[in-house]
Amino acid sequence: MEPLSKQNCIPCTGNAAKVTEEEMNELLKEIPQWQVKEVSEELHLERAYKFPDFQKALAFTQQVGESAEQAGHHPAILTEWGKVTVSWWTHAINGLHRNDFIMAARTDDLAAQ
Ligand SMILES: C[C@H](O)[C@H](O)[C@H]1CNC2=NC(N)=NC(=O)C2=N1
Repeated sequence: MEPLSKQNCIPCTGNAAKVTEEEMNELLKEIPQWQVKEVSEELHLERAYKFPDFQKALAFTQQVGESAEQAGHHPAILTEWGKVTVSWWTHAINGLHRNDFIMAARTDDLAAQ
């Protein structure tokens, strides 16, 4: 199987399947630094990245945004001095789809560049 970050996001409608708990635990092994959080009764994936200053945090934010636009799947991003918090979930299903794990893995790849 290809690494998660190289897999393709599929277009998601309201009928798409949420990941099962078993799938979620399997997928989380590839993105161990991400946390599953319950927000307004929805599950989200969240990770905070640290940077030495605001400029670097902003540049990373831009990269994540460009990657999201390419994939057609969009995160919530909070950009602060030295820190960027990224959250992924699928609005169409109010929860977590495989796409969210793919995008989380791509976000890790961008941070590692
Ligand atoms: C029409 C468009 O494809 C949809 O609204 C997309 C856009 N980006 C999205 N991003 C995320 N994270 N979840 C969605 O359900 C979603 N839907």
